[in-house]
Amino acid sequence: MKDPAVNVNSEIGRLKTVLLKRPGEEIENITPDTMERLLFDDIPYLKIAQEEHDAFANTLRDNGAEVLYIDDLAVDVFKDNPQVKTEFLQRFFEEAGYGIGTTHDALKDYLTTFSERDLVTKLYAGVRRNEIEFCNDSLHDLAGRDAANPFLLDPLPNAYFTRDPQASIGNGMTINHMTFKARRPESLFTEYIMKYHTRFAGKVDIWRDRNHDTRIEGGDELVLNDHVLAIGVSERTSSKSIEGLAKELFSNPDAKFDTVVAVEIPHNHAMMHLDTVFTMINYDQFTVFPGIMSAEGKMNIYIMTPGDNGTVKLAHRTDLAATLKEVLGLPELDLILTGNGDDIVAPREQWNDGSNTLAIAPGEVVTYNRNYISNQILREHGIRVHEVISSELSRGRGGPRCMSQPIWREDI
Ligand SMILES: NC(=O)NCCC[C@H](N)C(=O)O
Repeated sequence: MKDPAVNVNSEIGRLKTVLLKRPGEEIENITPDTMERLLFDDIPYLKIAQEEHDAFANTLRDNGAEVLYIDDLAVDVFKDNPQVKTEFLQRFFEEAGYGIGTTHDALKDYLTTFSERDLVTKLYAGVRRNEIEFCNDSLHDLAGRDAANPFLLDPLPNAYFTRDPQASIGNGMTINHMTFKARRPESLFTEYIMKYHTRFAGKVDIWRDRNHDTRIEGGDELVLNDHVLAIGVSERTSSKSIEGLAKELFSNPDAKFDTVVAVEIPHNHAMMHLDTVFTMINYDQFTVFPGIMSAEGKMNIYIMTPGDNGTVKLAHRTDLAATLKEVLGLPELDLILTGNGDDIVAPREQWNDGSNTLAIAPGEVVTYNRNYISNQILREHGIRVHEVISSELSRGRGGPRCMSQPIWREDI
């Protein structure tokens, strides 16, 4: 890729550009009844969540990163391309189940009165049934729907976890078919930004688009170095997607990746992605939650490499540290246990994303301040830790890595 707009060849190279989404009105549309479906365990207090998020963004800026907001980029796209805005809306409605019909027409009429800025805010916030007055006489729109759902278009409160709808890998991206309906529209924004925003159009390889029916999310996709990826086989990412992506990367001459390490993790909400239990923070240092291993310290790991005629070779491993040494060519490494591996502290701090560290340079990370034992352990292992306030953001079950999509990292 000549003149690439994305450059992420590691988890740890100095962070130069990052994509964020400030929590917005969508958070105020989480209710006790919809919370579970919307993948929240509690309702954050928006004002404080925004203050915390601004402090997070400032920490990244103060350390040399340019911060882009995904909603600003979407506004740019829609302002510059009115037809693209119309096409996007049609896709958005179709994916919500309103490709045609009375509701489609009512939503379209309503939303086309909005400015581009207000439209993007509204698409994230959701559209309530009682916001639009129209007589719904369409069986297609009524039958089989959840009449108790107060929303015609659901809010997208998980959007502040910008890590997941896509993943930057080398000079390209995967634009992800996400697991739960509650998050799927998020990657439609990415698709349109990468296709039409002047900063990205024609400058990003798309390794895998969202028009697949197997699921993958960015929290599972870790770039260990310029030729090795680790991908979680998890609640959110299927083995089929990993195989598909490995085949694409191994056969695409523009991709330099020759090893994909598939790491099986428990399938549950507290550990929905690999990065909630495992992150890379230095050339030879990693955080890991001990709960992903058996009592004997074993787990299922598969090293995938190119085979003959477009096939993929698999090698089974059970020891995480030994596998990392093998694929990264390291003589030694330091696995730093969440909560120092304590039976009570480790799961408590993992629950609030104590393992979800964002490296902003080799050996330098951003973490939530509430995980003070894990932070102390990181420091004892020589890591420079920038703590950010975290009472409300953490209620969405994601930490600093989940809340950030690197667009550019310095090569290491
Ligand atoms: N990479 C991550 O682990 N992201 C956290 C996503 C949390 C969000 N509530 C979700 O369940 O998708």
